[in-house]
Amino acid sequence: MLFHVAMQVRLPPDMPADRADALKSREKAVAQEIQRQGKWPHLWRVAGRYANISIFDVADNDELHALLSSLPLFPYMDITVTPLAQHPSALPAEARA
Ligand SMILES: O=C(O)CC1=CCC(=O)O1
Repeated sequence: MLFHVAMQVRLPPDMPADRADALKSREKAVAQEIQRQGKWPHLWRVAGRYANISIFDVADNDELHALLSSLPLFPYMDITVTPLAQHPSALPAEARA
């Protein structure tokens, strides 16, 4: 199942810089491991915001929740999940230029 996931990061302004840097470093390692597993095929920065737009490819809602809640920044993110379904006009990837 594919999910569109929007994450807005909201670190407390008074969080010490070394704590924030450690969280971001752990976040990167966990995110890259999930990408290596093929479960996070798109991760894009939203220009001008400390936010990302992602596509997850997972078995079900429970797996998505487990992955999102495993992220070190999870307590500091507002996350909006949109389940994706097939669009009847969408060409298969191999039919596109
Ligand atoms: O910086 C972000 O958008 C939060 C984040 C999610 C995965 C990652 O590596 O950083």
